[in-house]
Amino acid sequence: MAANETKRFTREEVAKHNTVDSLWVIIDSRVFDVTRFQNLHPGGASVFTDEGIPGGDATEAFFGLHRYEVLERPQYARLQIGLVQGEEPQIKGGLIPGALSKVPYAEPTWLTEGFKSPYYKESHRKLQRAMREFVDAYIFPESQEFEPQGKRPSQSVLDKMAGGTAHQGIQHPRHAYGSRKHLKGLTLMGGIVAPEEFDYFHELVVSQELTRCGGRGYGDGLLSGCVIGLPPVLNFGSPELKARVVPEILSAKKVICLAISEAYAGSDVFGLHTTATKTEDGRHWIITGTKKWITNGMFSDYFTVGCKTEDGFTVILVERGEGVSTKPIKTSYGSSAGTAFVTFDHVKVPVENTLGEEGGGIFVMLSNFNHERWVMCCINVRSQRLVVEECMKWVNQRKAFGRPLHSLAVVRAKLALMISRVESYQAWLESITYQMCNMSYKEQASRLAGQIAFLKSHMTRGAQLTAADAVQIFGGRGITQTGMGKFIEHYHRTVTFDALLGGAEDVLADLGVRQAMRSMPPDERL
Ligand code: HEM
Repeated sequence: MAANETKRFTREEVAKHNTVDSLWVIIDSRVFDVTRFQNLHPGGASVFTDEGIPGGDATEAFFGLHRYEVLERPQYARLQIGLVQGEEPQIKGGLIPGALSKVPYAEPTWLTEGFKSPYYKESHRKLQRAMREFVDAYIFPESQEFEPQGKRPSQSVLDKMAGGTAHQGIQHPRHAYGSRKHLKGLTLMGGIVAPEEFDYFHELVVSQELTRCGGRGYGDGLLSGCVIGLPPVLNFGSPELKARVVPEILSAKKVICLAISEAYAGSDVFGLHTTATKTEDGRHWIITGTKKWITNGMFSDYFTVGCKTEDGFTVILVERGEGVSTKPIKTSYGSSAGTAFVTFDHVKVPVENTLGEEGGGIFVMLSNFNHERWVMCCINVRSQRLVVEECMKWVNQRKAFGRPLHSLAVVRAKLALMISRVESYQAWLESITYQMCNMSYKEQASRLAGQIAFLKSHMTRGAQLTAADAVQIFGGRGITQTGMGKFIEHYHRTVTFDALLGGAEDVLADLGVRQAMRSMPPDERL
């Protein structure tokens, strides 16, 4: 904090500055001269005349109304003229880079002091620490600045994620599903994880730590389109195509996205209208149609496109060029994600860009869905946890009717449900992740599609309850984009995204039941 902490004042000295002409206040043992600031104060000048405030200790009043970060902003930090004699600030706030939160339930159990987990090894813990430092240092500050402005993540952050020194290769493992061949020979995260050791728990750690950026649109702007757009290339592209495209993507020089959903159809891939027809010489596809809600589409160079072909449904990699245009779609979440409406107008694409078999697109897509939904679960439960942390802090520091909010049974009841939800979702997620680590990709598709679908639909339903309860706890601040409730407002506004991406809740839950029914032994009776 750029503040003057060298001078010391007794509380008696501070108390003498209690008029509009010389107005001091104490906040957490820090002495502020607000004489000139009072008329600029966003909360009005009158608050400084409230009983006990002029020349007095305003700590409790302050933290009931402001986030700690207010004191860290340079324009306010410079109002500090010293500290109270014989005292030191006690309140912890702001971001301590790399640190774990001490707030109960703000971290998953495996990161909570005194708890053990069978799932995480030393390399997961090291990765978590490195990711946390990285996110706190580079991603969180930019996310907080760019999300409200709708700006996409900067190239310098993407470059750091893709390569560079200590953080090499955060991007690579995010596409690591199925085959991990593309990790071979790489130094991941400065050597913290050996590529052959990298498993789904490492990937879970990367996804959950990135989620702490606290900006839903910005978080998706961190090339989450690649997480779903690149795997079909990695797993179904020809060696030549991969050799050309994959390094550009993983180095963050170029961007790829998945372009399946349309205004006409979402999960129903056979209802799509975008067509791909062969040229007479059979060497090219001509693609025509539109795609809607395409994450990262605005800044993508490559589009993994689902098309209707003569043989059914085929997935084709389209490069931005003649006939490809994108325009932004304004959604409830920030435009930092580059969500686009994409138009393909007679786009000529070499047949070598076909991913998988012609007419075999459904297999390409289905193989993507489980991993995609599992990543969404990693993200969703981590953002619910952020909401729990915000609520825990708020109910502790905010007073109503002369008592902290947590003294109200109705508030505690809401917290109980929020905590129970987040803990159970994380536990189920870890159980599924453990199964994924011990199954082939094919086995995962047949055994875990239902489990993952259930988890996601169950979790996002709960997420919406948590969002609504958090708004009730924060009151008006829960619907205000700045100040105390800013994360709650953001979460409540964007939570439905998680509930729709990768398949609507009812569709997913139904998928799980249908998969279970297919496995019913024919000879079972009551
Ligand atoms: C160094 C001292 C202070 C600074 C730098 C400061 C700064 C601010 C800022 C930046 C805001 C805008 C909201 C936000 O960004 O959180 C705000 C709002 C407010 N402040 Fe202060 N403030 C100070 C002291 C106080 C004190 C001592 C009180 C009460 C006794 C107070 C009462 C309020 C109120 C009522 C609001 C409006 C809150 C709302 O709309 O939710 N402020 N203040």
